[in-house]
Amino acid sequence: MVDNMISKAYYTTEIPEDRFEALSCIKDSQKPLKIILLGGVDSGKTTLATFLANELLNLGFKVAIVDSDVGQKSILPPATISLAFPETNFNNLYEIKPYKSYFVGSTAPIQFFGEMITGTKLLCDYAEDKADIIIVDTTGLISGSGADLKRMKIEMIKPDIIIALEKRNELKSILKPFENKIRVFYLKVYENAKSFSREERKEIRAEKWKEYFKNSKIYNIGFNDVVIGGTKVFQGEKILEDEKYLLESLFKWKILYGSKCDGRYTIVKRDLVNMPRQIDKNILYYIEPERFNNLIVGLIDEDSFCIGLGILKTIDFENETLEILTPISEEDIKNIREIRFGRIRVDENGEELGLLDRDSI
Ligand SMILES: Nc1ncnc2c1ncn2[C@@H]1O[C@H](COP(=O)(O)OP(=O)(O)OP(=O)(O)O)[C@@H](O)[C@H]1O
Repeated sequence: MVDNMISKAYYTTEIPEDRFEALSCIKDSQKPLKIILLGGVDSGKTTLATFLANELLNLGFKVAIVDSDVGQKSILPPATISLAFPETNFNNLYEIKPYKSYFVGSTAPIQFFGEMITGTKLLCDYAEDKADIIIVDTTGLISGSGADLKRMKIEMIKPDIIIALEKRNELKSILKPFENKIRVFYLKVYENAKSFSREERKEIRAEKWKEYFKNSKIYNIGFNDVVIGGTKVFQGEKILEDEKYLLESLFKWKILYGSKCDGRYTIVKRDLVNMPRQIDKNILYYIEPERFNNLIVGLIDEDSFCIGLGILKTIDFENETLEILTPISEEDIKNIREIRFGRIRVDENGEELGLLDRDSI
């Protein structure tokens, strides 16, 4: 059990000496300035972001934080990338309200590199003329394809300074190609930095989901009132009645919804009988409606930013409505242009019910 369940990283004065060298360079460099923090899991990135932001605020700088650590998000909501402008000293990033967020839809970045990079870039661009210093916090995924994600982020964001928190040269191979152009600080992971088990990380996330969804209420939103994105179910055109009839008789299904896009069908159905079915899923993809229950959805505005999150309780295919639980206000509901399906299922008590494969819906 984690002592303080809501967050791992706080402002601390237990600061290793090498951090002050980076701080002094940041202070003296030309502004605006972009800084990316890199490091493995529990290497102290968020603690460092908290320290730097507070010190820089004390020096009178305007500071922006881009929290792209979807695995262990500090600024709510989870499963998004958020931009915030702390104005006064703070103890914990969790206290800060986001100014804008970009929807990722998962707590695991692995199938969402596009979202990770797009979101971080859009939010950095957004902050550029509003802050002197932008600090980008990142996930702890630094090996395997995670190294590619970090490389692409650096290529896209073009930071002025990279701060790498290392135990044993684990970031060197990612950063070596950039060393000629970008100032890189290699700092040692704080020796007493605490490690959190998978279970503890999940518990902390559960508290954040729960906190985010407290005071939520249900809205019923018509299929035609918004764009429904992030799923193949609503791509292309709805299937015709005779196609539906044919598929139902052929496969002994009750079809709740079907669409056709680029010659491929996506069907939401229930089996009427138990029988073997030989179906090429590349041509005819079929799912049960329960797959969508408790799915996290992004409520997206006309500028592609995420106004808030919802939990998709059910899809009422008969009345063509989505039943969504969300804490956002009725006023904000009016600004939703798109409901974008994520790939994690969560209930309102914060319990994560599992990740879905990107291509599964
Ligand atoms: N300088 C420090 N002084 C005291 N504690 C620290 C320091 N750096 C890190 N820690 C502790 O180590 C733990 C991990 O730090 P933190 O959450 O900042 O890491 P992270 O790299 O952001 O983790 P994640 O992998 O979740 O992104 C925390 O409990 C934090 O309080």
